[in-house]
Amino acid sequence: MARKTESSGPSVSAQEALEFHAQGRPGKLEIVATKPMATQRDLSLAYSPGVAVPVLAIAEDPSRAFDYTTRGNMVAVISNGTAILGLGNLGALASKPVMEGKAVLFKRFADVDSIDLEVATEDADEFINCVRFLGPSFGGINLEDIKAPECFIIEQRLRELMDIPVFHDDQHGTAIISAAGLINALEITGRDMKTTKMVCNGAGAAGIACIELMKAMGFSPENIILCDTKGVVFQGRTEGMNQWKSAHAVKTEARSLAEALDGADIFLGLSAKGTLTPAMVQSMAKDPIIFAMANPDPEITPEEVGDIRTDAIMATGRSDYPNQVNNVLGFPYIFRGALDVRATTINEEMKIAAARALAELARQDVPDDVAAAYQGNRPKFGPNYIIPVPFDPRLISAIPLAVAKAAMESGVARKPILDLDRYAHELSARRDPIASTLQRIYDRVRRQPKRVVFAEGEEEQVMRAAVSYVNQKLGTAILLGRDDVIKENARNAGIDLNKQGLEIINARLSRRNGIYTDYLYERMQRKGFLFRDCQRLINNDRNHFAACMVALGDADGIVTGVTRNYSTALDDVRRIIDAKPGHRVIGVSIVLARGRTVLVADTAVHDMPNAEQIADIAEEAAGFARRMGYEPRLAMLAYSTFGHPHGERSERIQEAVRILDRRRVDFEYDGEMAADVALNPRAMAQYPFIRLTGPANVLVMPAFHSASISTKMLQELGGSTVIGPLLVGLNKPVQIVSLNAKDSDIVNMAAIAAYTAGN
Ligand SMILES: NC(=O)C1=CN([C@@H]2O[C@H](COP(=O)(O)OP(=O)(O)OC[C@H]3O[C@@H](n4cnc5c(N)ncnc54)[C@H](OP(=O)(O)O)[C@@H]3O)[C@@H](O)[C@H]2O)C=CC1
Ligand SMILES: CC(=O)C(=O)O
Ligand SMILES: [Mg+2]
Repeated sequence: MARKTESSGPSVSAQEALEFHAQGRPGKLEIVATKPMATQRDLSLAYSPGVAVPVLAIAEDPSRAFDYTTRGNMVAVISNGTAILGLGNLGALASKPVMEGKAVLFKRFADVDSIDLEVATEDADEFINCVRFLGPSFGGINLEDIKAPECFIIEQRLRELMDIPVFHDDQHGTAIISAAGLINALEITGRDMKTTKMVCNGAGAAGIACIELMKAMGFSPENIILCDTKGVVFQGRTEGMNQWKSAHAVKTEARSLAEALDGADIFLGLSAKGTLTPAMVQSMAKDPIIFAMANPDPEITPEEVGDIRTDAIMATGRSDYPNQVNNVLGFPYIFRGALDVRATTINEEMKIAAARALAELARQDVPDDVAAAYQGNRPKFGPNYIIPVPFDPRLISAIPLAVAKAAMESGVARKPILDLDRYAHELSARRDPIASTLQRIYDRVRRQPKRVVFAEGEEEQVMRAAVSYVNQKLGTAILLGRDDVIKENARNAGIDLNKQGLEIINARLSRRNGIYTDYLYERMQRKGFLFRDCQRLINNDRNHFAACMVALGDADGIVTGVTRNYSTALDDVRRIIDAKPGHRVIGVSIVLARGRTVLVADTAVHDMPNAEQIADIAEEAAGFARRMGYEPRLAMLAYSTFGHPHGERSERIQEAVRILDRRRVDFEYDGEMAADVALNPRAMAQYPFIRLTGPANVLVMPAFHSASISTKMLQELGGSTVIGPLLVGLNKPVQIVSLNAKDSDIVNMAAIAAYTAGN
C-alpha cells in the first residue's frame, strides 16, 4: 500500500495570512444589497412606507418571513472562542477570523448567506440566553469552536428552545466527515466496522461526537478507547471526567495513549498538535488508519508517518495534504439541504445520509472539472483519496440532496421538495451558472436523444465526455478512432467504455467509407481535389469522416476540437457541411455573469464584417437566442452611441441597423451603441428614443477582434462563465470546442449539438 505522503500544495506564511486578512476592506465579509437602492422609489419600497406591507404580512403569517426576508437562506455562525480550532480558549474576539471564514465558506460552497456572531461569555446559561432569542433572524444556527463540556449543554438546550436547526459543527460536522473518510478507509483496508479497534485522542466536542456517530453506524463500543489529557478514559476513572466522557469509558488495562494504541487499527486525533508519536504509530496494526485532525497542526504530520511506515492511510484536517478530513466538507451542504426543506432540526438520519453521500462520491470516477480541483491530478479511489476535496463541484448537488431527502423521510421537513431531480439541478446551478442555462437543453435532449459523433475518440477527455453523454441519457455517443487505441487508452485512464449506447467506429474499416469518399469527391472535384485526396481525408481525418456521417444521416451531430485549432476544424467540416439555406455561419458565445446571461456574436467566423454581414449576424444571433429560449433584445455595439463620437468605424454599424430596418426583422434591435448603454438601464435612460425595452441580452460586436477580446476578458477578469463560441447557421449541428476543453465542456457542446439537431 502507500505511501510516503507529501504536502500537495504550498503552505502559507504568517505574514501572508495577516496581509490576506488586512488587505482592502479588513476581514473577509461585506453585505451586498440584493435590491436597488438608487431612487426615491426604491427607498420608499425598501424602507418606509413600503416596508410596512411585508411587516404586516409576516405578523399575520410568520412563514411569510421566508418569502420577504433573508431568513430562509441565512445562517448565523456563533462562537464564544473557548476552543478555537486546536488553539484553545482565546476568547470571543480572537475567534472572529475563524467565524468570518466559516461564513464565507457557507457562501462560497453552498450559496448560504451567513454572518458571524461572537458572544463574549464562557457561561453556558448566558450564552444560551443570548442566542435563544435570535431565532427570527436566521434559518439555522451553526455553533462553532465552543469547548466541551459546555458545548453539549449549550447545543442541547438551544435545540430544545429554537425551532430552527442548531448544529454544533465541531461535533457533528466533524463526525460526519470523519465517518465518511472511515467508511472508505475501512473498505480499502478490507476491515469490518464491528471488529475494528479505534483509539480516539480528544474527548471534547469533536471526539465525543465522532465516536457517538461511529457507534451509531456499527462500531462496537468495546472496541473504541477514548483518551484525553489524562490518558485513557477507563471505567472507574475519576480525574478530569464528566458525564459525556463517562458514557464512553471502557474496561481496559490500558492507561496511556501509547498503551491504547498498541495493535489498534485506527487513530482518530481530535486533540492537539504532536500528541501522536512515531513510536505509537509503529505499534499500530498492519495498514493503520491515522486521522490526525487537530487544526492547524495535526497530531502527527504525514511526513512523519511516511518516515516510519508505508502502509498507513493518512488524513489530516489541512488542505495542503491529501485526504483533508475537515468539517468544511459538511456544514455548507448540510445546512443547504436543511434550509431548502425548512427543516426544524438536523437529526441523526440527515447526518448519516450526508456521511454516506460523501463516502460514495470518493468512489466515483472523477470528471475533468473535478480533476481541476485536484490541481489536474485525477485522483483514484484509494489510500490517498478516501474523501473528496472541498472544491469538488459535485458536493453541492450530492450532499444537500441526501440531507434534504433524509429530512423529508424522517419527518422534520416543513417544506418538502416534490421534484428531487429538479432540486439536484437547482443545486448545481447555485455553484455553476452554466448548469441552469444548460438545464433546458439537457432536458430536451433527454426527451429526444440524439446520436452524436465524438470525432477525436482516442483522447481521454473525449472518452470521458462520451461516457458522460451516455450516462446522462442524452443518446448514443460514437467515438471515432482506432478500436485498439481507444480501448487501450480507456484502460489506462480507468474509463469503462462497456456501455449500452456507446459505439466505436474506425473510419478506415467502416463499411460507409466508400460512400463518404464519393460524397466528398462530388463536392470537392472542382475545387482542386483528386479522388485519392478525398479518400485519404476520409480514411485519415476524423473531422471529414464525422462530417460525412452527419451529412449523410448516420449521426445527428458532431463535437470536435481538442486536437485541432478552431479554424482548421471549421475548415474541415465546411468542406462537407454548408450553411443552412438562407443562413450565415457565425459563432455565438454565451456569457453568464452575476445571474445574467448575454449572447455575444460573432465570436468565431467573420473577421471584419461589412454592414450587410453584420445585419446577417444579428439575424442569426437573434434566431439562436430564440431557440435557446430568450426573447432577443439585440444591441449593435460600437465605441460610439447614436452618432457620438462621430467616426468612420461606427458608420458600418449604423448602416447595418438601417439594413435590419429595411428587412423588417421581427425582433428588438438598436444601435449603434456602446456596451454600457446596451447593458446598463441608467445609461440607456439617457436615450429615451432607444428601441430596446430593457437591457440587451444579445450583443452584436463590430468585428471578431472586439468579440474575442471582450469575451475572453470577461471570462478571465470578470468572473464570468463563457460557453462557446457555438457554431450557428450550419446545415447540420457541429460544435467545436477549444484545444484545452475539459470533458464537461465537451459534453456540454455535444448536448448543444444534439439540441440544435432537433431545431
Ligand atoms: N478536522 C476537523 O474538521 C476538526 C478538527 N477539530 C480539532 O479537534 C481538536 C479538538 O477540538 P474540540 O473538540 O472542538 O475541542 P474541545 O476543547 O472541546 O476538546 C479538546 C479535547 O482534546 C483533549 N486534549 C487537548 N490536548 C490534549 C493532549 N495534549 N493530549 C490528549 N488530549 C488532549 C482535551 O482533553 P481534556 O478533556 O482532558 O481537556 C479535550 O478532551 C482541535 O485541534 C480542533 O482543531 C475540531 C473540529 C473539526
Ligand atoms: C475545522 C474546525 O472546525 C476546527 O478545527 O475547529
Ligand atoms: Mg471548529
